[in-house]
This record gives sequence, structure tokens and C-alpha cells, in this order.
Amino acid sequence: MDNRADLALVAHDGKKDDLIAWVENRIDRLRPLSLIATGTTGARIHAATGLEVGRLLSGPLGGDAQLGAMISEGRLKNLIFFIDPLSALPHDVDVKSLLRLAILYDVRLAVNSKSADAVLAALAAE
Ligand SMILES: O=C(CO)COP(=O)(O)O
Repeated sequence: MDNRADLALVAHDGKKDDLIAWVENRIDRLRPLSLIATGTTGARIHAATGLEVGRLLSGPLGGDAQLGAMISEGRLKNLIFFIDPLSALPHDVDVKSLLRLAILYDVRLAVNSKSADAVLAALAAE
């Protein structure tokens, strides 16, 4: 895959409702952006809001790794990732890898609603 995205949206299952609420409340600012998401997150956002969101594989099936590849290749510079701090995940190594690459490549990274607002504000100011 060689496409770029302005912003990636990802949420663990326990945080998907929070991310959808965040998206719904900022939909007008998100609509002009090219968005990408892991599979289930993207499907949920689209179903709830009608927003066009490119969909990768589901996170546990390689979606986090695909986002990591996009970051490594300079195709993604903004990541909003609502991590569930209260659940163990089978693909924890993929999550760690994605976060590691986001740090390494100086990606704008948000992990909750308040930091997501900071990412969106910075993106809008570009
Ligand atoms: O597990 C995820 C991120 O680590 C998210 O994947 P889904 O959006 O497919 O649920």
C-alpha cells in the first residue's frame, strides 16, 4: 500500500465508544482530512458517523503493524490511538511496536481525548 493519510484513528475495544464520541463532536474538522483506521475502529466510526475512513486490517490481525509501516515510510504523521489501560491484549507486542515507531519518527501522537484535541489543533494549524 503506498497511500498517505493525514490522520490515523485507532481504539481498543474498551475505548471505541470514547473515540466515536470524540469523532462525532469534531466531525466538521475531521471531514476534510484523509483518515485511516484499523479495521474494526474504522468500521465502527463509519457506521456511527458516515465519515469516510480508509480501513486497514484489524489491529490484532496486523493493522497496528500496517500503521507502523506507514509511519516508517513517511506516509503517516499523526496518530490518535485510544489505548485501553485496563485490558490485556493478545497483540501487545504490535501495540508496543506501533508506539515505538511513532516515537522514533516523531509522529504527533495522542492516546486519549485531551491529547487528541491537541493533535487535531496542530494538524488544523498546518
Ligand atoms: O487493536 C487495535 C489496536 O491495537 C485496534 O484494532 P481494531 O480497530 O481492528 O479493533
